[in-house]
Amino acid sequence: MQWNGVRRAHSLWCKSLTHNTHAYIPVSHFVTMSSLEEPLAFDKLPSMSTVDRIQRFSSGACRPRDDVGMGHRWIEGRDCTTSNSCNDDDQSFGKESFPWRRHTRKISEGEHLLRNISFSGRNSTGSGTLWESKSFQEHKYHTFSNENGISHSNNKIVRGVPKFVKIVEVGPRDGLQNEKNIVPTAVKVELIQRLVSAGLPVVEATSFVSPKWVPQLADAKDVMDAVNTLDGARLPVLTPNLKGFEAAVSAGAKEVAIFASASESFSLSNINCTIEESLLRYRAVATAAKEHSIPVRGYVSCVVGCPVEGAVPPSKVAYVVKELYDMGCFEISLGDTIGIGTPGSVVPMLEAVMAVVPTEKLAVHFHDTYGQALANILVSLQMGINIVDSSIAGLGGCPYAKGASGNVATEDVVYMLNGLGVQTNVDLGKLIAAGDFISKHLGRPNGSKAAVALNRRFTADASKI
Ligand SMILES: CC(C)(COP(=O)([O-])OP(=O)([O-])OC[C@H]1O[C@@H](n2cnc3c(N)ncnc32)[C@H](O)[C@@H]1OP(=O)([O-])[O-])[C@@H](O)C(=O)NCCC(=O)NCCSC(=O)C[C@@](C)(O)CC(=O)[O-]
Repeated sequence: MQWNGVRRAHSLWCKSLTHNTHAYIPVSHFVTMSSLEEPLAFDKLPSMSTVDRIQRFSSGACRPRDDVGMGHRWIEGRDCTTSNSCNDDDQSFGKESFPWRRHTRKISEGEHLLRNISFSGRNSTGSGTLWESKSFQEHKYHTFSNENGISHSNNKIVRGVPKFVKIVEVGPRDGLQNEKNIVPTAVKVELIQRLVSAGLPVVEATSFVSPKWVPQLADAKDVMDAVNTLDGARLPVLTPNLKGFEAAVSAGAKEVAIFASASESFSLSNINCTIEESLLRYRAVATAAKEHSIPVRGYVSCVVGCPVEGAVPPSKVAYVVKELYDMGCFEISLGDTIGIGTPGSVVPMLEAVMAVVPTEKLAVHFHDTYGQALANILVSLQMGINIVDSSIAGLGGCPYAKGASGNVATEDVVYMLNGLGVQTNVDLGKLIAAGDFISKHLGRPNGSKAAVALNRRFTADASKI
């Protein structure tokens, strides 16, 4: 959810006040950024020893519970209890029960800091981007490389990050939900197909929410009809209540997500109920999902800041996360909804959450409004998180609030992870093609800096061929 979505949802909420008893919150509060304008100072950052302590603590203190869990061997061949994934998309977790432990990476001599991008095996057609042009089909590219490479750095910071990161692509849902002009269903479907073909293990496809609240996703059923037989990725959908859950199941959804908030005001503006009311609704969804053996992902919004309330205390975030975990969510994504967090505010929030829920159940979901998303992701990885939400081409920005930007771009995340030697199984070339495809459709430049830079570089190289 972006700033714009907050404002839109809020204005809708304000309009419905005649039959709503909630207290009125002036719209002006939505544009007052409060004390969060001031990022936390560097001296508030944890030392590495703090991170070490967190890692040690989380690996022992928060073992996954066997008696609860939406995904506790509900699905044949899947096991959601101990890893972040409901299938075997994580190739690196197998032998290590606590993958966030530091491991000395063994990267062979000469292996580049930044990995090759292969163009072979592309099967998507149609957008005509440079990445898909014939002359590049067999071309292998090296991204810019630090000749010293990771193998020579033996660097404490790099050693702390997990070997594999699961990327949860939220572009077709979070990225598009605020688009003012309705994107044709066929374009959404092609986007999802391209993202799946790029190797993303999870692509959040759409939302079964009220079309009055989110008109852009009113075609949720049609989208699901077209994609629910796609192989190779899980395609969760958002469900705000039982009505949405039932519609999602009828449309063939095999995984759903519920979305609560750590901020009371945001909960009211986003889903028109208090936090406690939302938890009651979500318990009903979780129970129904259990009956259908459908795994449920949880979201908590405003984990560091709320556009109305300002700073959100970590203890409040931890409370909501624990509630979602206890009702059986197999994974809980921590959303910095307005992109205001810095490592200085993200670390204490993660500390609080990791004290109540196992680290491997947690994902991070950063918006890049203040340009902090990659820094926040890096610090989260250092603390042991290995699931990152992101949106193709950085979609999700507010087209009306100048300067506000959307979710962190998937291409940028993959570029950084490649640079760290972290495996994602995602093909950056195909990803960039998918980003160019949707950006072209929306009539705006690709919001990923890595995509723009790589496209520029390949254009320059192409002119030499
Ligand atoms: C929760 C509601 C439905 C409550 O909306 P409400 O108006 O309070 O609902 P209601 O129960 O009073 O029903 C009103 C009407 O909506 C219908 N309705 C009721 N439920 C549904 C449904 N599921 N699907 C379709 N229709 C529905 C219902 O049938 C009725 O229809 P009417 O009788 O007036 O014709 C509404 O507020 C809503 O849809 N909100 C969703 C807003 C949204 O999608 N926001 C974006 C999510 S992103 C986010 O939260 C953050 C995240 C996850 O991205 C992470 C981050 O960035 O931090």
